[in-house]
Amino acid sequence: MTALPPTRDAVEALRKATTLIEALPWLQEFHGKTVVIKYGGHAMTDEALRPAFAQDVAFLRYAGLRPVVVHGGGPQINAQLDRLGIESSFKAGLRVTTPETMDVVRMVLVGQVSRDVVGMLNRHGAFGVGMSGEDARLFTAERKPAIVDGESVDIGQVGEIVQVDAGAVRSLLDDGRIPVISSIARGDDGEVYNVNADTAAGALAVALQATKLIVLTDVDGLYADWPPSGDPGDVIARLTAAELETMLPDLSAGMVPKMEACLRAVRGGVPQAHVLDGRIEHSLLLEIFTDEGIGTMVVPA
Ligand SMILES: Nc1ncnc2c1ncn2[C@@H]1O[C@H](COP(=O)(O)OP(=O)(O)O)[C@@H](O)[C@H]1O
Ligand SMILES: CC(=O)N[C@@H](CCC(=O)OP(=O)(O)O)C(=O)O
Repeated sequence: MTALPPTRDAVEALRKATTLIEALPWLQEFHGKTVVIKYGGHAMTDEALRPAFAQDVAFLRYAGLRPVVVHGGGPQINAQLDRLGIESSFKAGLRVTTPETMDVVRMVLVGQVSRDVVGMLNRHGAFGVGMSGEDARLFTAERKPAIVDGESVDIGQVGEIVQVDAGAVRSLLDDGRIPVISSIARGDDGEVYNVNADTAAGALAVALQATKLIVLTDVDGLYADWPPSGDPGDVIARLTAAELETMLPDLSAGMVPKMEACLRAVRGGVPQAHVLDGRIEHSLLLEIFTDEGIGTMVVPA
């Protein structure tokens, strides 16, 4: 008997099966593990990419992982402030948060962005549950000044997380849900605080002792030089916590909270922290389930 040459359909089917089989060791490694995903405000502005993000997170859940989403919403807050005629202003990458601005931040993050993300996830099953960092004392924060040219500058109700009580998040995960967290915190002083979403994701990844922190943004990863020279080789694929620490003082605003969150995560016991391009469709699946991975990965040593 002579084997027939494979048809084009058979070759395509084999290619698909090979892709699935490549995922097998990663499915085994990450089964039952917690992954904290920061979904950035810029990553969510492209309408076409939003369903792909929701599919990826639902896929993780169906594959037996325990995904947690911490969402941003900077551009959405800016748009609402614009509509209300309130000026947006930032110092060292953090929003100057007056009481009036705080009301808008809370309304947009908890009332709008969280609802949108939960709605997208729930197209795939009864998974998404929104939670503000104020709920069940998830995040407790203290007022945090910005450091501008070495000087401490008051920027209002911006908080630094000093305590995380992740009990309610764990309960949701144990119940098979996908927690969707807004980066608002309570203070022991009775105030409500605006926390940068990257920082919140890093703190939560440590508290949950997640297997990975994944920060989705609008750039391929961490560039060694910024602005980049145009050479794709400039994106750093892998770096240690010590290497990142030496780079931190030279990083510019947008990347600072992301890389600080990655550093905090790996120093706090999270084995891997990643910065990925949320503009690449299914970047989450590509990072978790393929041999090459994508973006920048930070490891403890
Ligand atoms: N070294 C660097 N590598 C990559 N991006 C950088 C770097 N330094 C600054 N950036 C900027 O940081 C931005 C990401 O931060 P940000 O705009 O706050 O994103 P997000 O809304 O996803 O939180 C990138 O789009 C890029 O303009
Ligand atoms: C203190 C501070 O700056 N908080 C952020 C919270 C939202 C956020 O971090 O959103 P992105 O991830 O989309 O940037 C803000 O008010 O914009």
